[in-house]
Amino acid sequence: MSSAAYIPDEGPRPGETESVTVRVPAKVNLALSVGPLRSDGYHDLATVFHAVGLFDEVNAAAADTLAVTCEGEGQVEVPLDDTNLAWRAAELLARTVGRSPGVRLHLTKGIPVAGGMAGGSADAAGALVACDALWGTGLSRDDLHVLAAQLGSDVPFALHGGTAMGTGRGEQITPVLARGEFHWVFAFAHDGLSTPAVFHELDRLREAAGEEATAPGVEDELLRALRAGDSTLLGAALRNDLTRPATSLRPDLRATLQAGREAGALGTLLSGSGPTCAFLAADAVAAATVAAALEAAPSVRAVRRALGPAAGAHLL
Ligand SMILES: C[C@@](CO)(OP(=O)(O)O)[C@H](O)COP(=O)(O)OP(=O)(O)OC[C@H]1O[C@@H](n2ccc(N)nc2=O)[C@H](O)[C@@H]1O
Ligand SMILES: Nc1ncnc2c1ncn2[C@@H]1O[C@H](COP(=O)(O)OP(=O)(O)O)[C@@H](O)[C@H]1O
Repeated sequence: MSSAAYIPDEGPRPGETESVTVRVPAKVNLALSVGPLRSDGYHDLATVFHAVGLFDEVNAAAADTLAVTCEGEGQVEVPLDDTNLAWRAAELLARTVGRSPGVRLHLTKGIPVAGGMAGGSADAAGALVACDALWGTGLSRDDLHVLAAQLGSDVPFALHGGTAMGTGRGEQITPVLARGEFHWVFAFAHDGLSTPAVFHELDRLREAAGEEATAPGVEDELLRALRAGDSTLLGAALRNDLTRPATSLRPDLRATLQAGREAGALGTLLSGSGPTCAFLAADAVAAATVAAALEAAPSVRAVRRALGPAAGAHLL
C-alpha cells in the first residue's frame, strides 16, 4: 500500500481537515416586538439582535459516525442525541451536500442553556461553519444562511453576528448601523425557561385582556441610539414584548430587573424569552458596580460581563 492511501478509521480523507474550532456569540434582543400568532404556530417579529461577547465553541473532528459531547455552562441540561441542534445542523449539512454525517462535535458552553441568549442556535450555527470547513464542502455564507433558517429562527443571526434587524419569524436578517461598544451585564437565573411556553403565555395574556396584537415594529429612537453609539439613549429605548409573559411565569425575575436598575444600569431588559436579564452600563466601572449588586441578589445564579457587538460564528 502506498503511503498516500486513505485508511478508514485512521484520520481524515485527503482534502479534509483533522479538527476545526468555531466560536459563536450569544445574543440579546435590544427590541423584541411580537405580532399576532400565525397559522404555522410562529409569531411575526420585528427584533434588533445584538451579539455579545459570551461564547460557545464548537470543535468538529473527523470521525466515522456522528457524536456530540459537551462541557461547560449548563452541560448536564444539554441533550447529546439527535435533538441537539448542533447534531441536527451536521445532519442537515451532510444531507444537503450528499455525504455521510461522520463527525465528532465537542461543545464548550459559555452561553446559559434555555436562557434566552440563543445558545442552542449558536451551536447549530457553529456546527454548520465547522462541518463546512472540516468536510471542505465550500458552501457560501448565503447557502449556510438557508440551512440555518431551517434549524431555528435564531440560527441565521448566530452566523451573522454584530447588530441586525430580524423580521419574519426572526430569520430574515438585515444589518443595522451601530457605532461604538456597549458594556453589558447578564444575570443568569437558577432555572431555564421554555421559549414556546413564553410565547404561549403572551397569547394567553393578550386574549385574557382582550388585546388585539398589531403588526410588529421597532421604534426609531432605538435605531437612532445605535447609530449615535449613545448608551444613555439606548438604555432608555430597550423594549421586549416577552417581558410580561416571562415575568408572569417567573415573578422572581422582577426582583432581578429591579436590583440592576437600583445599581445604576442605564437600561434593563429581559434577554429574548428569558430568564436571563440584561443590563446596559455606562462604562466598565459602572458595569462592575451593577455586577456586584446582582451577585448579591437571591434570584440570580451567576453574573457575567460582556461587550457588544461581537462577531458572528467564525473559525479560530
Ligand atoms: C424568543 C427568541 C428571540 O430571539 O429567542 P430565545 O429567547 O429563544 O433565545 C426567538 O424568537 C426564538 O427563536 P428560536 O429559539 O430559534 O425558536 P424556534 O426554535 O424557531 O421556535 C421555537 C418555538 O418558539 C415559538 N416561536 C419562535 C419564534 C417566533 N418568531 N415565534 C414563535 O412563536 C414557537 O412556539 C416555536 O415552536
Ligand atoms: N446545543 C444545545 N445547547 C443548548 N441547548 C440545546 C442544544 N441543543 C438543543 N438544546 C435544547 O434547546 C433548549 C433551548 O436551549 P437554548 O438554545 O440554550 O435556549 P434559548 O432558546 O432560550 O435561547 C434547551 O432546553 C435544550 O433542551
